[in-house]
Amino acid sequence: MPPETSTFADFQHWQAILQAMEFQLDENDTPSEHSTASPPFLQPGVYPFDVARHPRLKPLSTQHLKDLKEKNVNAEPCAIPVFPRDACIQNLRRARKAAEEKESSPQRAIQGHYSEVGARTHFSSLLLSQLCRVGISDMQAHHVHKGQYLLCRIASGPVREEGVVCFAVEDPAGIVAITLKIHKYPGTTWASTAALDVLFPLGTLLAIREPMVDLSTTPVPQGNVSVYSPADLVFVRPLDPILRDVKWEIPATPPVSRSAAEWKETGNLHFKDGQFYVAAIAYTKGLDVDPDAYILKLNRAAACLRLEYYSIAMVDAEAVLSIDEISDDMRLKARYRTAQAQYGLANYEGALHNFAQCLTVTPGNAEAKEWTERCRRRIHERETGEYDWGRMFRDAQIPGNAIDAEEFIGPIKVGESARGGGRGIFVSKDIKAGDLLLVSKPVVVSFPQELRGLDYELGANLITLETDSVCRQSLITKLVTKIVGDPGLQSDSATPPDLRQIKLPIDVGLIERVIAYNAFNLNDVTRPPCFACTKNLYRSSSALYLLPSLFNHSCSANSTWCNFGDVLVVRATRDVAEGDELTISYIPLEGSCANVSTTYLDRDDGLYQHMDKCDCPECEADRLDGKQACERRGVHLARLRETPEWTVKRAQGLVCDMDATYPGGRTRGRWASARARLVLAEAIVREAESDLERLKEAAREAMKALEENGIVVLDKSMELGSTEVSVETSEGGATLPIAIGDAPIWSDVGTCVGAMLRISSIFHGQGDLGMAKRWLDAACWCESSFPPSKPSKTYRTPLPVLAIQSMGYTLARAPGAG
Ligand SMILES: C[S@@+](CC[C@H](N)C(=O)[O-])C[C@H]1O[C@@H](n2cnc3c(N)ncnc32)[C@H](O)[C@@H]1O
Repeated sequence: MPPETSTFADFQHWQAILQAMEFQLDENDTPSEHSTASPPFLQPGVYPFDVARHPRLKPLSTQHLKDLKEKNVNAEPCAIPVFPRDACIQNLRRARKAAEEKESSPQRAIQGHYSEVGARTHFSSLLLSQLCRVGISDMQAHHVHKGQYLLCRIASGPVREEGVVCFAVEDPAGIVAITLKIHKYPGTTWASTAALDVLFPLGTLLAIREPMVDLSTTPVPQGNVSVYSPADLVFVRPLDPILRDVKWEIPATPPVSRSAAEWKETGNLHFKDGQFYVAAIAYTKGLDVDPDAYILKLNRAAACLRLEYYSIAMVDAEAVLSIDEISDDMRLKARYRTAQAQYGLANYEGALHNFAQCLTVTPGNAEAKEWTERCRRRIHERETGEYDWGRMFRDAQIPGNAIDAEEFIGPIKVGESARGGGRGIFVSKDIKAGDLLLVSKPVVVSFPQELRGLDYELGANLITLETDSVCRQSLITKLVTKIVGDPGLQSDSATPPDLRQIKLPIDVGLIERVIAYNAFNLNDVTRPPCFACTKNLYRSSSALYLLPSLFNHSCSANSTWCNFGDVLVVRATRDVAEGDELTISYIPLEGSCANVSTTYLDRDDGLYQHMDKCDCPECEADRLDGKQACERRGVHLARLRETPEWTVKRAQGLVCDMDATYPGGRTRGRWASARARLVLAEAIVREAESDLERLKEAAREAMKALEENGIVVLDKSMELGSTEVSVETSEGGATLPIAIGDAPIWSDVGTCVGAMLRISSIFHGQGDLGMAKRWLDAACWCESSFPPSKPSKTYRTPLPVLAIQSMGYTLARAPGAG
């Protein structure tokens, strides 16, 4: 592992796998669980970026990113230009006013910006009592004020500028003010100015632990205090001992006080707006005013369930449950939320008990019955590894959907890897091709559907020197937010945290590196694989997983992965012996789009941030073929993709050209050549009409394509019309015309399935339904074994629907499809 790589090991205590849950706010009183409508910011199925309306930022050039990195590393300490208090405050008030006007404008333009990832950040692990006070005039730029804290007061309304919350702060001396810039703070992504006012009200006293000062250069040089760890921002209470002997030159205007009922209203408003963190803070502030207002606790439990802060939700709901003098309705809600928190914590038995209690009170409660069923299904999945893939597939067809499924860990274990050092995943017993290895829920996930109609942020990644997609970028704040509410993810602390006073130091720099090296661009099982899409800055979804982060890479991997919504599923692509390492491919190797990786040359480009060069058998074989041959292969593949229809003559030329790019006589792993052969098979079928000999020739080319992909063809018989149809599906592959144990080293699943379907259709066309079915079975086996489950990809099959049905298959249709 390169020294700067941060992977999973850096978070020693990541254990919690949390479930997404559905709630909606009850108008009058408390948030209710009686609806499963999504909040307005997340609309599964709706794609947010309308190219015509929203200008999109382009990826930054590598040179630009290198320059940014250089500037960041080499910034020298210097004095900051100090701004008179009033000038600084006026400046930020103007920005705030502009933000409010923009919010209220119906035609507001959506803006994008880049945010640096992997730049210098800082966090303090010292207590306030271990630090000494520093004044604004004594601070320096590009400097972390170690051993010091800045005591200050919020002097202008907060505003979000380029993804950072900014406001003016003044210190007790009151002569100068400085801009406080808060990065990645929970609840601030897409927060309205009203929401920011809940988090950072005017007049609030703050202590910034070990402040880091930087200098922005536009439009005029200006010093800013940048806060990266939410714990570095200490909300100082009026009676805090650090205020003893402090005299403020300018009289204080304390934050506006509100009653508990007003805080409840404020919280409900933000809950409805999908701002669950802000809502939770508003309820907490209400509880500060009236600790007995248990409805606020119940509301906070609902907000925390939405934030996946299940332990806080549980504590709140149980606290309400323990009160004697509450109404039956409130008790029911408290029990319901306790049960949902238990479900989120994967304590399905506990949740079952509480849902059963709810059902004794309201036996007809359909939601409680549904939750009970969900608990049972999760227990079954956990115990057996059996999933309802059809249901998951259907749910995943709505883009942006979180899928309800329990985790499963197959016969695998973590061990020390020979691949670049570090750890890897190994099999703990012999496994077969197609075996289910892992089903994982994400720690955090981001879908483009979340960003509907809102300003967006791309990552200027100084670690990978790439531009990160909108969803990849949003994982950073999501992970910070998750850790804040569930410190068990980062430490072994079991105590639910106080959201108002975040105590756990968070190293945003580490989080950025963890995401850079471990996050997955989701590979949607309901859509054909497309490398261009996974690289698309606006369309690709992104997520961080626990155990899957430990898989090392191989281009000729023995496992494959894909996503049902946010759920990641890994299966073996071939038989693997106990003790062998399992690998996945970090880069898509197949697909029909232009950017698919073709040879070691472009694969190296896609992998450079992880390794100097991939040493898998495919890359080694490509290297033996030579750079020039690989370049030529890339050109032929591009030609293949770009040409819509081939004549036999031209397709034969393509096969010859492709063959010449394997000068060493390589026999396996020739997937590029296999594609050319399938093109030839299709061209022959088009020109053959009913010429039987030519059709046989096409089938033989398709079989060769399979062999070039590493598939062992057991039955090459081309004697047509000899077998009767049997509608029973082949058991265990016994009648398949291919070997299934010795699965391909490098398989291009699309080409393999396409070739098998073509062979099947040739037999079918000649009335040999028996052979047609055996090849159709083979196609189904191939398709369901290499991707995680069936049904998965969609193929344009040469077999008519009636033919497929006549062979005992039922065709699934996408909802809404014609
Ligand atoms: C997702 S992590 C995999 C787990 C990692 N080995 C660990 O110990 O945490 C990715 C990192 O593993 C290393 N790695 C993965 N596959 C590799 C390979 N084929 N050759 C060299 N290093 C590899 C690289 O450092 C890469 O950035």
